[in-house]
Amino acid sequence: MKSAIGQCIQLSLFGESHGEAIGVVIQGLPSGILIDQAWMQKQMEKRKPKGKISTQRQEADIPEIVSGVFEGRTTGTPLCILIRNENMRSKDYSKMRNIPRPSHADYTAQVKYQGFQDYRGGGHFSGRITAPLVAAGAIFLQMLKSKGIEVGTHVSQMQEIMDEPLADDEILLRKQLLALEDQYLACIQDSVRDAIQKRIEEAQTQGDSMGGILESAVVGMPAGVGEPFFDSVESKLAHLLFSIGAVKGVEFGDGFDFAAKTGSEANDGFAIKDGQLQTLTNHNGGINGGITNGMPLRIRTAVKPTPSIYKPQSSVNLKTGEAVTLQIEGRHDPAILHRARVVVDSMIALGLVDLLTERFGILWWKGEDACGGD
Ligand SMILES: Cc1cc2nc3c(=O)[nH]c(=O)nc-3n(C[C@H](O)[C@H](O)[C@H](O)COP(=O)(O)O)c2cc1C
Ligand SMILES: C=C(O[C@@H]1CC(C(=O)O)=C[C@@H](OP(=O)(O)O)[C@H]1O)C(=O)O
Repeated sequence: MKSAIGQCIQLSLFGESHGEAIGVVIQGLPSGILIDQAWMQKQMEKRKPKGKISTQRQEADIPEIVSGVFEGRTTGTPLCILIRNENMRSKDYSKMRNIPRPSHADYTAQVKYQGFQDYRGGGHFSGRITAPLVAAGAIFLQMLKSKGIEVGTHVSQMQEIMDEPLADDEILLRKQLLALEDQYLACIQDSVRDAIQKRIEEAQTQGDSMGGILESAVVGMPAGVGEPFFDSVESKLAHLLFSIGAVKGVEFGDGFDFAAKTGSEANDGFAIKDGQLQTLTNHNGGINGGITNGMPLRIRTAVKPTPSIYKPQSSVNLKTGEAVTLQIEGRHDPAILHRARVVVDSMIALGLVDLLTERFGILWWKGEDACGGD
């Protein structure tokens, strides 16, 4: 199993939803990076389940940094973060050992690991495994912030309910990202947030679930970053985003909407603004030829409805081959989007920190604040 990724900055994930702990090991980090554990915890809060729109499984989700940080700064050696599992209810899964939940990873994991996988709570395929990604992401996001680069995501669509899109104008975009920062169900428009909240609550009452689209932007990325062919910015970020459970679509700039456009509608003309080369529009989402062009990155991520729903579903007993009407019990998210948005930010940040390190070298991160011990 290869739960690992990255070129300059390498990250590997471990753990299962109902095991003792889950966690992450990060290698290749520069030394001297200030770790703000209070901010890391704030990021964790955004992924934590809250209210009727989330699973009822409550975990403390306190990241324990067990190596790689000394006197508050990275040492440059492998950094390991551990998060304990404490609120498991494994009996919810005992009935389902041989009956795969439709559209979860139960069947595919059973085939790949020949029945030896930890099936409880989806094991290594649980959305819970994204908790350490958020802890790690807090480090990457802070590294980006130290260079004036901001990443942010909002819930942009659920069925016909649509939020205002993120702006391409840098000043406005920075304001929007700041306003989204501390929201739980993050939307630009209050009325959209209320409508989406209501739609998820309705689905929850009916034992059903909802999906939707997350829109992300990155502002402040320098031009010239990206390693084509195969580590183009799109390839790198798509790889990371598709690794998140329930993500089924990723697009950059106008993405699939390009199908409806002509070249004259889709091209981003150049101009000099404030002494800098910029594009007049941003249909290409800040990336040309797999390399950043200095405009904001624009990314959309489609998240499917949570597979575990409470309506009767068709499944099969894998032992006997008999058809079964499956009634799922237990605690599940009626929607994933609002909790996944900070996971999306974290994955984008990892990809960009890796690419920036490849472009400018590890010493680039040594700003005045990050520099050296006493
Ligand atoms: C933050 C988060 C929370 C999730 N919560 C649940 C859940 O409560 N129940 C569930 O069945 N799936 C949940 N999922 C989705 C499953 O993890 C995902 O569908 C599964 O791993 C199969 O992967 P796939 O959908 O990409 O094929 C969650 C995913 C994320 C990222
Ligand atoms: C625990 C979390 O979410 C879990 C994600 C999940 C899944 O199948 O992905 C299934 C549920 O697990 P359990 O049945 O053990 O409660 C969710 O509660 C979390 O995200 O921290």
